[in-house]
Amino acid sequence: MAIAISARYDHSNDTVIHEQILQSRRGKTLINKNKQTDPGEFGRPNQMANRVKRLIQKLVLGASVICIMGFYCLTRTTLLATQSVSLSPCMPNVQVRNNSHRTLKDATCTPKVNLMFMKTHKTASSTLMNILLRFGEKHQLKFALPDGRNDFFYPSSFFRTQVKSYQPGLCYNVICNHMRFNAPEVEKLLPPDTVFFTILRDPADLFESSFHYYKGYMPQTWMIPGENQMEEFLKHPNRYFNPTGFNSFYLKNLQFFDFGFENNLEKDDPRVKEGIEYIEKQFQLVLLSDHFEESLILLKDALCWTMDDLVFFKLNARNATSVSRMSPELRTRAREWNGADWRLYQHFNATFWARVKAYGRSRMEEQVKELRRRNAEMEAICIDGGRAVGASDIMDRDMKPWQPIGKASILGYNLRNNIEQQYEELCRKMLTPEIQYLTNLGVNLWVTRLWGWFKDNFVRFGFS
Ligand SMILES: Nc1ncnc2c1ncn2[C@@H]1O[C@H](COP(=O)(O)OS(=O)(=O)O)[C@@H](OP(=O)(O)O)[C@H]1O
Repeated sequence: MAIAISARYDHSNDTVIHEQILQSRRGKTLINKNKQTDPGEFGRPNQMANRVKRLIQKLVLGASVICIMGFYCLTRTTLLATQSVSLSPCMPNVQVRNNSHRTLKDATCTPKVNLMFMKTHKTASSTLMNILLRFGEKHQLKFALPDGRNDFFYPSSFFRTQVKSYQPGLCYNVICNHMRFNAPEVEKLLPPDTVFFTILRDPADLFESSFHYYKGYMPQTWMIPGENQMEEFLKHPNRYFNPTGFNSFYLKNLQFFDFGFENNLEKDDPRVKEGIEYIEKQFQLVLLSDHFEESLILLKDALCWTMDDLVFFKLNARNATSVSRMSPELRTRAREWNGADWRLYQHFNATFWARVKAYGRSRMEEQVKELRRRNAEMEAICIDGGRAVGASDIMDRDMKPWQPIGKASILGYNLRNNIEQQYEELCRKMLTPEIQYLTNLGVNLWVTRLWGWFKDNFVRFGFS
């Protein structure tokens, strides 16, 4: 099986040029100039000149994008200082009007609205974020949103000046975009009674997901030989892993990294234990994507929310053909390789189930059943065909999720036609992917969109 990395430039006459770097099974690198593609085209005398011209065009375009982004980064501080601010300071203890029926037990608590959701990568965090965005909109809460892109300049550490229209003294109710956690900065932004919560995933599954999704962003993985690059990597990680390589954090202890820690620690390093203790202190609730519904019930309990607040559709899931099967042995290897994350997960897996026990196992089962019933009900109301579909089958542009480089593996949904008016808005919001949702909230995602346009039109990494 070969790895093909190709750069594409679409001319007005739709000419497509591929330059493929093919790596043979034996690990030798060959440069294939696509000689067999079109003898007519390659036979022309000025073929070489044309190719050089197009290569220069591509380079100029790439350099321009980098310059624009660099310019934006350099000028951000100045831009922030001159932006007009429309937010007023938020009221502490905003009262939520909840019309839905509550049980007697719930009747005494007040819904929590000051929320810090630490959005970890590849942990069902987009599904949870969609729930939070809808809750926040419904109750007119103030979001601390990013500016220009959909994250807070990840993988840089979070600083409150990265928040859209930030001014000292302003306060916010909810923050839930990807960031590299930085507690002192987050704390200065949110009210003192803010509930901090986050979500973790078994590092074996997370590694598999991350390897697939971010492969195009990690040059060190491109030349791994063999049909199953992830398996090959896990068999000989030290042969392929470069801790100082570009975006290497996606390959090792990504969760630990997201919380602001060094990701190249081995599991027995005392800093891992310290990190776990720190997270334990900072976060009141740590959820597990592997038990997503149970997690939401615990969240509802901690935040005094209602079942109506929890309904969701699975977002950002991959099509089945993009998921690599992992043998028990490979899972063990993935957990060993991500040793710090594995310890982190084990620790919070234990606290999670202790919480479920305290909540009541049979009560939990009933609640999960009820949540699933409601989700199924919403599915029938909102989703055309009742299930997720591939990107090419999504009709409405606003419903198309962001895709990884060079592959359209992330599923999305089509809204049903003729949805009853009372459900129309809810259905649309439940199915709207993160980028479009943030745009609807007023975030100008120009950096993300520029990159998206460049990624989809000029860069194509094919992994066959
Ligand atoms: N409800 C629910 N339960 C369990 N798992 C779920 C759920 N929703 C999303 N997912 C899976 O989460 C993966 C995407 O995670 P994120 O949304 O955090 O990704 S991202 O970092 O924002 O890109 C992605 O995993 P992979 O498919 O393995 O990549 C989704 O399938």
